[in-house]
Amino acid sequence: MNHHNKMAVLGSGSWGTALSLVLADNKIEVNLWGHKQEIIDEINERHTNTTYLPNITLPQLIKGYSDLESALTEVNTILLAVPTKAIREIVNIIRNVVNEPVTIIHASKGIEPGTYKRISEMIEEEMPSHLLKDVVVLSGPSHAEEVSLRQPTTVTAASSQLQAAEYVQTLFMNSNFRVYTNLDVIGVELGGSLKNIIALGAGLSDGLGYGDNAKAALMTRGLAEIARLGSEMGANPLTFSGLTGVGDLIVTCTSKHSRNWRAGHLLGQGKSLDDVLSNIGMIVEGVRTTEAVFHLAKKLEVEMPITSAIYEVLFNKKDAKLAVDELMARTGKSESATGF
Ligand SMILES: NC(=O)C1=CN([C@@H]2O[C@H](COP(=O)(O)OP(=O)(O)OC[C@H]3O[C@@H](n4cnc5c(N)ncnc54)[C@H](O)[C@@H]3O)[C@@H](O)[C@H]2O)C=CC1
Ligand SMILES: O=C(CO)COP(=O)(O)O
Repeated sequence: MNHHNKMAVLGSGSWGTALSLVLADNKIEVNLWGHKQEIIDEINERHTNTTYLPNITLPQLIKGYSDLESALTEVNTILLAVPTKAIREIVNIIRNVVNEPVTIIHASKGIEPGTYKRISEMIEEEMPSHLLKDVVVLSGPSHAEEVSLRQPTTVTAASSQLQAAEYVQTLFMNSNFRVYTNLDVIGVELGGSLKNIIALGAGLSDGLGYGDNAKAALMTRGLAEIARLGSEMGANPLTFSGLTGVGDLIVTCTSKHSRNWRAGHLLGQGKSLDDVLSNIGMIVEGVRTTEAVFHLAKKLEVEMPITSAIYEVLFNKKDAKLAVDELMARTGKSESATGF
C-alpha cells in the first residue's frame, strides 16, 4: 500500500525516467521535471524519452513538466535524479517553492569536489530544517536500462530515520524492484559514489586489453580502498559488503550499460577525456568524484593507490599502461594488515 499517490521526480535523464516508471507501476502519479523542453514535450506527447531510454513506453501516470514550480504543486515527496553538480542549484529552487515540510529522496551518486560533501549533506545544508521532513538515499546495483525493462533489481533506501527509509521502501517496492532499508547513510552514499571511480579503472583495464584477472584485482582492491576511506568517514564497514557496496561495484565494473565503465574503456583505447565525455553524452559521475576523492584521501591521509592512479590518468594525462605498471610494482603488502 502506498501512502501517497503523487510525487515529483526532478531529472528527466535515464535514471529519473526509469524510477518514474517504477513509481507509476505502483500507481503513483509522477510529475517528472526536466530542463530540456523537447524531452518534456516528447514525454507528454508520445510517452517516450528516446534520448535516454529508447524503445520504452512510459505509463500515462507520468506527466512531464519544464516548470519546477508546477511540478512541485501538491507534492510532499520529491525524488532528485540529477547529476551531483546540479544538486545545490535544484535544492535552492525547491526551498523557495515549497511551504510545507517535504521528504527528499535522492538517487544521485557523487561527492562534491572542494567541500567533499555527500549529497544528503548538501541537501541538508541548502534546505531550511523547517521545510525538510526527511532525507533518504536510494542506491544499489540498478542500471536504468534494465529497470525500465522491468528486469529484477534490488536497491537500498537509507536514512537515519528508519520510518523514512521504510516509507521509501513502500513507495518503490514491487515484484521487479525489491527495496531493502539501511540506517547507514554515510556507507550507502560513499559506496554508490566511490564505485564509479573503480568502474572507470575497470573500463581502462579492459580498454588496454587486460583480462579478467586484472579486473577482479581492481574490483577487490578498489573495494578495500572504498572501505578504508569509508571507515575513516564514519561508515559501517559492513555496508560495503552489501548492495550499495560490492553489489553496485560488480554491476558498474562489468556491465555494458555503465557510463563510467564505457568512459574508462574509451580512455584505455587512447581517446581524450573531452572526446570520451562528448561521445557518451550522459553524466559520467566518476570523473568529478575521482577529483574529489583524490584530494579527500590526501587530506585524511588514507592510502588510495588505485584512485590516485586513475586521477593521474584523467587529470594529468598519465599513460594508463604506465599507471598499471606502477600499481603492480608497489612494495609487497599484507592483505590483512589494515583489515582491508
Ligand atoms: N543511469 C543509471 O542507470 C543510474 C544513474 N544514477 C545516478 O543518477 C544521477 C543522474 O544520472 P542519469 O539519469 O544517468 O544521468 P543522465 O545524463 O541520463 O541525465 C541527467 C539529467 O539531468 C539533467 N541535468 C543536467 N544538469 C542539470 C542541471 N544543472 N539542472 C537540471 N537538470 C540537469 C540532464 O539534462 C539530464 O536530463 C547520477 O548521479 C547517476 O550517478 C544512479 C543509478 C543508476
Ligand atoms: O550507478 C549505476 C548503476 O547502479 C549506474 O552507473 P553508471 O553511471 O556508470 O552507468
